[in-house]
Amino acid sequence: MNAAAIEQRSRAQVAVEVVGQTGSTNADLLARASTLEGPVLLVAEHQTAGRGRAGRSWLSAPGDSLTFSLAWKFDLPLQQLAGLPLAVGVALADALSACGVQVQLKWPNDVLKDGSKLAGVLIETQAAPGGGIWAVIGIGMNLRMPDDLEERIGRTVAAAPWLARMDRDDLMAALLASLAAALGEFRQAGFGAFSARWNRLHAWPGRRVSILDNGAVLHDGIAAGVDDSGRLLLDGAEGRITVLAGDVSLRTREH
Ligand SMILES: O=C(O)CCCC[C@@H]1SC[C@@H]2NC(=O)N[C@@H]21
Repeated sequence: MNAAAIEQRSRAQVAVEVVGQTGSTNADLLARASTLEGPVLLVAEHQTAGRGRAGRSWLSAPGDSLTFSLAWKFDLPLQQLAGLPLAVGVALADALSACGVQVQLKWPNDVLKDGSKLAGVLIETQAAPGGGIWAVIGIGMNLRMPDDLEERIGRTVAAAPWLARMDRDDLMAALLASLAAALGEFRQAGFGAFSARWNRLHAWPGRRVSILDNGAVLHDGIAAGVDDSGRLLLDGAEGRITVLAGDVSLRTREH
């Protein structure tokens, strides 16, 4: 992939770097956060130690996926960044839709295609030396399906052959343009500007779900979308609750 082509085609004010191989683009940008002077996109052709949410790893084979991180500085209190992964999901969905691929969003961080995971988002933050917060927004997107990936991670995943046939620099530039626009909007208006769009893209509205923490069920209820802070609304036996954290799982049987 070509950094100059991505930078030019995106028309975003973001410095783009492409490396052949690294451990984790998130780890790399976090390590440099104290010296960054503006937004940076770091794309890796291959990651050897990709990080996922909740201490999980993100596995990808060279050429089968897009792996990249975008460092973006916010002058907002940390709690106002709670909706950021959801706003990023909306930006990815918009860019993919423009590329002819319709996706849905699973709270809080996943992009689904036909019910299986196409992309995941991992946001890690660090205080900026002069004030504010650097958010390192890491995204892994499956383009082609390696034969044994599902077996290795124990669940179904989606790929997008249509995207795999696209010019990679064009695809990366489209994703960067959409992300930069969304992050600018988030910086100005917060997640409230995204909640209606997120709810239209919600994968499981009205479905019975469980909220899991490390596999243990914390709550059960009917998923009712998100509020203006990005919290999941869950209608349970004792009324509506708002969920701040956890993994959402579709309930396949009644208890
Ligand atoms: O679904 C998840 O658990 C989030 C996965 C995020 C993976 C991406 S790949 C690029 C960036 N670098 C990392 O180490 N992780 C993120």
